[in-house]
Formats: sequence, structure tokens, C-alpha cells
Amino acid sequence: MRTDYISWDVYFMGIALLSGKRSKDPGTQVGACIVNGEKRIVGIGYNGLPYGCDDGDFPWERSGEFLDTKYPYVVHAELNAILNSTEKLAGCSVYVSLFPCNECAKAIIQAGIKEVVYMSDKYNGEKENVASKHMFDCAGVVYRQMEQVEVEITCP
Ligand SMILES: Nc1nc(=O)n([C@H]2C[C@H](O)[C@@H](COP(=O)(O)O)O2)cc1CO
Ligand SMILES: [Zn+2]
Repeated sequence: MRTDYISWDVYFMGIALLSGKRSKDPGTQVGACIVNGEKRIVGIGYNGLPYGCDDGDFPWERSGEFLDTKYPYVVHAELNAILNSTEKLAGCSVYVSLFPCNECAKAIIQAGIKEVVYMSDKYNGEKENVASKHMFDCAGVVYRQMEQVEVEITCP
């Protein structure tokens, strides 16, 4: 039997990271993978525009006039994973490559997700991030950070 197989954490975060590679956002690519208590994947997503909104027709800028930036339009990875989910999410965990913003935190809590496993926390200390952590703490959603995962994907 192999002993150097990847852990569940690395497997699910690996899928989140791979999903993020579908993102058209030139700045930050985020992926999310929701897992139930039986270790089954029940939702997956990455940051992108809503259906019908053409990637080429919308701005990807970070700054400037609000409507000329990506911010009003992009659906975050976590929300997409929730919206794409195949079953009720009560008690699930979400693996996400970047710590959730306050809007996604609200959706995570209301969906009944109980654990957030994240990698980057590059917006740590910013208001949205502080609000997320405050809400998670109040709602009893636990969050833990994973170390960098290194998985080489090769053909057998
Ligand atoms: N947790 C998150 N999930 C996400 O899907 N996003 C998305 C929204 C934007 O498309 C991008 C962040 O862009 P930037 O401000 O780092 O250039 O990542 C952002 C966060 C941060 O809270
Ligand atoms: Zn968000």
C-alpha cells in the first residue's frame, strides 16, 4: 500500500486551488470546494462573472470609478460554490484559497457551513476581513489556516 498519498485536506484544498485556475480575474484567482461530513464534494466554485455577463465585456480593473471596476460584478468563489451546491450544506466544511469576505461569510453562516479551511489571508486586518472573523466567532464557525500545499499532478 502507498503511504505517501495526499491527505483529505490537501486533496480538497488542491481541488479549490485548481478551480481557482478557471478564474478570468487577472488580479486574484480564488477557488472553493465544499465538503460534507462523508468527505463528499457537494459544491465547487471560483470567482467569476454571473451567467450572461461576458468576460470580455466587463472590466477587470481594481481601481477607478466603481462601475468601471470588477467589484460590483464578480461572484466570489465561496458564493459560487454555495450556489452550485447539490445538497443542503448544514455541517459542511468549505475549503477556500483566500479567507472569505464579509458578504461570503454571511452566506457561509446562513448555509449552515461550520468550518472554513483557508490558505491565504492576504486581506487580514481589513474591515471586511475583521467583520468576517467577528461573525464566524459569534456563529461558532471555526476557521483554520493550511500551510502551502504542493501537489504535482502528473499522468500515471
Ligand atoms: N475570499 C474571496 N473570494 C473571492 O472570490 N474574491 C474575489 C473577488 C475578486 O474577483 C478577487 C479579489 O480581487 P483583488 O481585490 O485581490 O484584486 O477575488 C475575493 C475574496 C477576498 O475576500
Ligand atoms: Zn466574498
